[in-house]
Amino acid sequence: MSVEPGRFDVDAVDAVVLDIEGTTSATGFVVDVLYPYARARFGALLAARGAEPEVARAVAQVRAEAGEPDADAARVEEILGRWVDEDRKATPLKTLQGILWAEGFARGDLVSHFYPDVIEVLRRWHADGVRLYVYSSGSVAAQRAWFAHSPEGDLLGLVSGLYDTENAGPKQEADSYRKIASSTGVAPERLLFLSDRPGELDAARAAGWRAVGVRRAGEPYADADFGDHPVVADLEQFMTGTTAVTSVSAVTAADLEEAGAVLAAEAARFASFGWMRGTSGNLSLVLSRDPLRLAVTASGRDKGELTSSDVVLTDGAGAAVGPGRPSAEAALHARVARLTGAGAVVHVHTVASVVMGQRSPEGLVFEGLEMLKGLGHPTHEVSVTLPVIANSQDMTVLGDRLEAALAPGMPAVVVAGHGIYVWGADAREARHRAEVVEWLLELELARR
Ligand SMILES: CSC[C@@H](O)[C@@H](O)C(=O)COP(=O)(O)O
Ligand SMILES: [Zn+2]
Repeated sequence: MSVEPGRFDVDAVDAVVLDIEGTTSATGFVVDVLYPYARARFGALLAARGAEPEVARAVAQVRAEAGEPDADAARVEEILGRWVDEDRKATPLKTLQGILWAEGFARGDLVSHFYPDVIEVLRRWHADGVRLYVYSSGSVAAQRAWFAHSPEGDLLGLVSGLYDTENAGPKQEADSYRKIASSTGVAPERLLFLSDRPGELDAARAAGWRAVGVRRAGEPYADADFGDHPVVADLEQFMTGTTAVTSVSAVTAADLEEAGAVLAAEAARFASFGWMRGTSGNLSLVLSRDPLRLAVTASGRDKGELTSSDVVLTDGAGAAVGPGRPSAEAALHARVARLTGAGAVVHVHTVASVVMGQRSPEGLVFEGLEMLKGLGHPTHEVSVTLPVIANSQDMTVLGDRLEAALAPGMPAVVVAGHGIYVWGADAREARHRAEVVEWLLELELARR
């Protein structure tokens, strides 16, 4: 029996193996919080504890990998810093970071990050007798600290084993998955691997495992091509098979009407904000992923007065596959859903987006703002760019511009002189993000 999003059958697998960065947790947390934390402490670690066996072994590995057998502590620190900048997945770098992070977590300096859907699902799988393992490029020490110091306390009791590139091998090689299977004693076909990286899914499948991609909006691999791997937007989908993304289900008239009701309510709210004056703006929800089907608001309607039937079913190119005329911008909604894995797209004509798009055609940079956490960033100490693209009446041209402009950590694009596109996993998330992005634009407008 296959394991498909929305149809997770605990009888089909004995164990789930989890990637961390981009899958259970925000990559941004690692890059923005953990990397700088360790980097600031490499020097002190090498100076004070270079003789400890684990540190000494890692230092020897750094020298070997860098081809500099005589590198002193200062030079090793420099090499480590460069590898951090390059995001190089070097084993000794991971080991030393792991040591520092474990201590940071133990001291309470650090608390790990999990996406809001994850911990509850892991608890339910564990309660159902599904064994859970971790396979991450972060060291085993870092993984242990990560699970022991979660926002909901110590989760290590849920996990039966931890694997990294040292005890299992590289994540894109099938042999690593064979090694893990034999170490767990679980038959390959009863192991399910979850990751945000298609190359890792390929390797797991080559070893006979089941593999499902996790495509989270805003993550570095959100636009990746997952080939024929099943894909979910969050782990909750294994439990509920939400209407936002299912892999096989045919869309019924009732599904479309239900989506129409959601979109009408969202549009009424946006109209009340003054963001959908007259007939401006349009909204969509993904109803099925394979084949891609969207519910898109009907074209030319008063967006403050939509009803549940003012919605049109479209294909993955935004063309109608049922009665009615979809939004003139339906193709762009479909393109955003394909590119980002989003389950909902919001397009509104706000005054701030029109003005700021015209004033800043090169894009807008936001940093140091608590509000950025509303876009999924774990801290205000990030710098994110809101891209601006030129308007066009040709949706292919506009789609190409949007694709080229997509920026990490920013689920939105401004169309100069026109409005803004914002997306999220579902209608509520897309709305929250639209409110945050609009707030950022209004802030910028007030500043200038
Ligand atoms: C004042 S409506 C402008 C439209 O051309 C368009 O930009 C828009 O947002 C609404 O178009 P619609 O086809 O109703 O979805
Ligand atoms: Zn528009």
